[in-house]
Amino acid sequence: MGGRGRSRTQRKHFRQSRENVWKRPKSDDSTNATPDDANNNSNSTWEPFATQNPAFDEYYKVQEIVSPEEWDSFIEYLRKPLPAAFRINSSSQFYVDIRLQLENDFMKSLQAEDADGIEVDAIKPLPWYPENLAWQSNFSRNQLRKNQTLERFHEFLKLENEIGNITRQEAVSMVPPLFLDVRPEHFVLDMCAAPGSKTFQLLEMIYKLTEPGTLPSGMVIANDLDVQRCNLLIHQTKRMCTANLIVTNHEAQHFPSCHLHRNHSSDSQIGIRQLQFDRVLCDVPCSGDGTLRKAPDIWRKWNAGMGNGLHGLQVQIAMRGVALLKVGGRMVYSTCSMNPVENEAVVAEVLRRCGGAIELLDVSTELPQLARRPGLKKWKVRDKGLWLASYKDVPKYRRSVVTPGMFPSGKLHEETSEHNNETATGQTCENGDGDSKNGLQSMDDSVPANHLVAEVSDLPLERCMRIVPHDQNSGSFFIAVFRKLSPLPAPAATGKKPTNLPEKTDPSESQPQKQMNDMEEESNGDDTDLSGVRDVQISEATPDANILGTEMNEAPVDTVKNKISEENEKEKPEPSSDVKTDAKTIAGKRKLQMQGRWRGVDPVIFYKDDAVVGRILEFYGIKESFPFKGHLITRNNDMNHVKRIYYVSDSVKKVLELNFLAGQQLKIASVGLKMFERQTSKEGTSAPCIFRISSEGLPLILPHIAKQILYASAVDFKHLLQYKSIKFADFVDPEFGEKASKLLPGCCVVVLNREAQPSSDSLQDDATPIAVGCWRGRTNISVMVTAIDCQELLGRVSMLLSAEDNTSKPSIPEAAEERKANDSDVKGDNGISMAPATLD
Ligand SMILES: C[S@@+](CC[C@H](N)C(=O)[O-])C[C@H]1O[C@@H](n2cnc3c(N)ncnc32)[C@H](O)[C@@H]1O
Repeated sequence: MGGRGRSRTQRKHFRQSRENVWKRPKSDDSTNATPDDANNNSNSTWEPFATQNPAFDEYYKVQEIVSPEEWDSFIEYLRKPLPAAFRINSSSQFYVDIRLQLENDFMKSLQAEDADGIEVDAIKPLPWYPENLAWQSNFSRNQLRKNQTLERFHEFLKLENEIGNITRQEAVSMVPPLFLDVRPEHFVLDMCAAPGSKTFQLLEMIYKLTEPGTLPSGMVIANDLDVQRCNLLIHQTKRMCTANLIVTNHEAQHFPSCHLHRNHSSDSQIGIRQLQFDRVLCDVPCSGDGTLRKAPDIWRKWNAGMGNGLHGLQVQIAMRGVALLKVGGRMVYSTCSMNPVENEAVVAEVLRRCGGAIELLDVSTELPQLARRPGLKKWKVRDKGLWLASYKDVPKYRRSVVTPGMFPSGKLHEETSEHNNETATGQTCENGDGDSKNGLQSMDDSVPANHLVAEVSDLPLERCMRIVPHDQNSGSFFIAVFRKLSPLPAPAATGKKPTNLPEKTDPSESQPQKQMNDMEEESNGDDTDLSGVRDVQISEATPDANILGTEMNEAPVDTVKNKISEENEKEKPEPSSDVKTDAKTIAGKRKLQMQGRWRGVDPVIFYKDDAVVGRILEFYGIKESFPFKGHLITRNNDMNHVKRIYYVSDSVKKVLELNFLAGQQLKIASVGLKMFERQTSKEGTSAPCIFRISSEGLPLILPHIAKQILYASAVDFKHLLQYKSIKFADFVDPEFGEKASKLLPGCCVVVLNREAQPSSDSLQDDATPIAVGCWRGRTNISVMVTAIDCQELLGRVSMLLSAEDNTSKPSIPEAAEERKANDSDVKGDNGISMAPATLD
């Protein structure tokens, strides 16, 4: 399971991901570069991003984000490039091999020297991440790309990442899922999930300890508002090859609960009446200043308004998360921002709104090797050039933007003050309501921040965690862990706001289509420059939804970038050699799809064509012990033209059934594991079963099939991967060739027989069989996996076999050479290997 996907988008994603890029400055704008930068680049038309911003310095000095003594070190680290980090996918078949390769080979061969000539660890496991599964390299991505001696390592990272065996991910971004304490039976909601690095981790946790051929009883719903990022999320998680995932496309603050009426007749069939989760990850959109080392353009764009503008949305998302959390469940709230208004203020506001129904957990004993700071108990708000210590200081005209919840006490000024008539500046207001005469407070009224006495929260905010760059040479992150103790009190549960809050929104609203004006609250009258805010999305309901290309509910058919379609997914490998592709099958434009109420989204349909299902069962000899019927899904209304059949776990099946009963409230972008694909080639259509097993589905179904399966000796298995197509008579083991010729024409599976005994035709002794999907044609057996999968598998098999032989392991360069040699094969579309005509 896992780690066998193949994704071109993934490659593109990494090319596009934010790095320490250099950018040509505008000709009239040299103000961003530091004097040092200018000196170093005097002859160059290229200048680095500025890595300073006085507003940033002032803001965080006042917030006392670190002590004054640490400030220089903090800033120094913020300006350094971020070390590259990556995780090994623990559900990949080869994760132990990969870890050994890093520990025994790369760790030793990649010795690095720092500027003083002292040997430093070039790569090392992150000490706080369990089981040496996360690594950090002291090389930046640029160094990795440019330095020849690092090329081999770079190639390794690229290939394994593409296959799905490793995932590049910023070290601190790996932290929030670790505090969720996810177990295999949990139902988990990842509210703001794209591009999906944390979703991937959550899935790994669900799959931990799962035996090959079985599925965990839990599941993950990964949601994101942005359609394009949702597609990225789908491609990222496809590498995991999981049947326990649903990807949805909603505003997290309005994520549907699929609540069934009490008197609903069918609810007893499925055993759940509404969506409730054991774990919720709330990794909200934020200003992103914790990623400054990776995205230095934020230096230039940063301003205090970025965080203020996001606070309300963050509270709403977190409140929806709590509403969807089971009593006893855990929720992690996290941001990659350092700003207390996006962090502690949100946590405090959520605690207040929940009125004792949740607690902030003290997790100081968990992950003890992770260096982190306690959350702040006091902070100030900066708005329009003014420092504000409490809500009473907020000028009237800013009160729709700066809310009481942004301050440590969370109180309206009426409650706080004996100094009701005073502003923070110490001036008495003439109208007695905290404003100056005309309701406007001029910049001149501003007092230095250190003259203001900040409020101190009485909530245990020290239990929050802030990771800062100079503690362990990382990015920055904020994490808070909640546990739900009881159902939410009525106002919070029904979405009614507490009386002391001026907000207009309904934080626990469960109707997905209800038109919400809440985003306006953040933008009305706020001329804060949000252009630099990362990951901020516009509400579906606002006219600005056009920024995303089109209103989500009215996606025209050909707006490909905004469409969510699995059915339109690119064709995967066709059998090579003696089977030809049928050009007529290349899809033209498809008509607009509907998924219940959702337009422009492929439908989700339980596949119940008994004739086809029966043929599949018979052809592959699928054992009765494998839960099959009722677990198959298609994304096409036209049952005669179903291209792909997806397999869903019991848990996902339950959620889909609930969703149908509840009127398809979920807008499902992707669901299940692609198990079968229609063979569109001429020869394919004449085979007894036109559905072949997809490489993603193979690991799950392999232990459950009894027919169309062959066991190849190591040499024949390697030859298949090398040459892609071999005539029956040309196999080294003639018995294998004969057995192959006796299979029914169509899809078959070739399993590596590691016992070196040709007659051993059983999976029983092999806990992690290595297998490849093939096609039994008229004269040949042809492999049906992408070229890159062939390459990777060949390298792994070579290493494995030589290790098992107890002979010298082929070195990585040899394996790489072998891969390069194979790479010279002719490639068809989509990187599919086209086999050479004959075997030399
Ligand atoms: C910080 S990123 C999430 C990163 C992700 N958890 C990961 O680890 O890969 C925030 C995400 O929230 C999404 N987003 C923004 N507003 C949203 C909303 N109202 N509801 C759901 N998602 C939203 C953005 O599209 C973005 O992908």
